[in-house]
Amino acid sequence: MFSRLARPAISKCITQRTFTTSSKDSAKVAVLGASGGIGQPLSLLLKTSPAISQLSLYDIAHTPGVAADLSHIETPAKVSGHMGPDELDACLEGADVVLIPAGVPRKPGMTRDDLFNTNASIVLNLAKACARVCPNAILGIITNPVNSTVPIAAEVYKKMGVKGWEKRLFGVTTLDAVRANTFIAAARGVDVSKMGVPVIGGHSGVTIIPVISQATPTVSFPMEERKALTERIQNAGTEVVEAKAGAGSATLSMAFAAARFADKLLEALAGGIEQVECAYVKSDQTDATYFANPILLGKNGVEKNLGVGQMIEYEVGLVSAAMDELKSNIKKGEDFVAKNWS
Ligand SMILES: NC(=O)C1=CN([C@@H]2O[C@H](COP(=O)(O)OP(=O)(O)OC[C@H]3O[C@@H](n4cnc5c(N)ncnc54)[C@H](O)[C@@H]3O)[C@@H](O)[C@H]2O)C=CC1
Ligand SMILES: O=C([O-])CC(=O)C(=O)O
Repeated sequence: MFSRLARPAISKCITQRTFTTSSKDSAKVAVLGASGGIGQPLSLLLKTSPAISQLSLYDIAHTPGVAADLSHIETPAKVSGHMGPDELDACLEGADVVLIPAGVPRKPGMTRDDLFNTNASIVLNLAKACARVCPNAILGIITNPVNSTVPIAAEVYKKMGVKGWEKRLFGVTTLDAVRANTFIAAARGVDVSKMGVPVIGGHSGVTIIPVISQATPTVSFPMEERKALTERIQNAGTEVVEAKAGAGSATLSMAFAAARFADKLLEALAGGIEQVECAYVKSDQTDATYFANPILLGKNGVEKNLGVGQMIEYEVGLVSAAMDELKSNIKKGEDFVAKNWS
């Protein structure tokens, strides 16, 4: 069902933000949905990145205030705020990287798929603008349901004739790896800054598959504990939604995760040290046409898909159990664009 590629250990699919890119390689990064629960702390973290010379913030509300506030921080990135559809193109012009956390979050009792009706059209419209204004930018989609919103953006890019989008379109699943590193390091008393656990599949419930057998450093668990940890990682988003009790979903940990993803991407785009991160991309690794696993990032985005690697029988079973949901989420996104294209 899936290919088992030999690949390097992903010990740096891990925790810390790294800054090694020189300022001459500075990039323009746009955040769409910049005034939101994720957008604001993410923009703050990006403002601290020496790899960014221009930080361009778009939302349908509040961006002038967010941009004014961030612009007083004594770091080099120049901040601009853009509010409402008339200002979207100006936000995107010349962008090297576009991060999209625009859209509604879950409330208790909802699944990520319950967000589809609202968020699908938001992503469709924003992807259209990206395809028109900055077709060569790297697109990182945070908006849920990621399993479907990434295929939506892909269909838009196909319809608009953008070439090579497969290397530049990412569903940001970094938070799953961040959580896996945190929980597993704590369970084994390992220094979390050295922990690296790949998380593959998709970004909802059973499609989130931590591959604990590939963790570096190696950790071992009795099967019951392995299952409990796996389920905690799969349900970690819901854990936050319930704790926030109606006030939204993960924002701060997501901002950290997206900033780390952006740091690695910018380092790779600048031709710096090779970077590996798990992300949800167009894929031929399994029967699902989009799949998350470790990706080697390079100057053009996806340098090499590092595949799912060797798994134990329990993890192979998790991949099998995820397939129906993942494939149906992908089809739902593709069908949405087919039905709503104009
Ligand atoms: N990929 C992941 O791991 C995660 C994804 N998420 C998802 O991220 C999304 C955002 O979450 P939050 O920031 O907590 O929500 P939020 O409601 O706090 O912020 C969303 C922002 O999007 C803006 N927005 C709405 N429509 C827009 C449009 N057409 N164009 C531009 N901006 C628009 C809103 O004005 C708001 O500022 C949700 O869909 C959530 O489920 C959340 C956590 C983790
Ligand atoms: O659970 C949610 O709705 C938000 C999310 O994707 C996460 O925290 O992983």
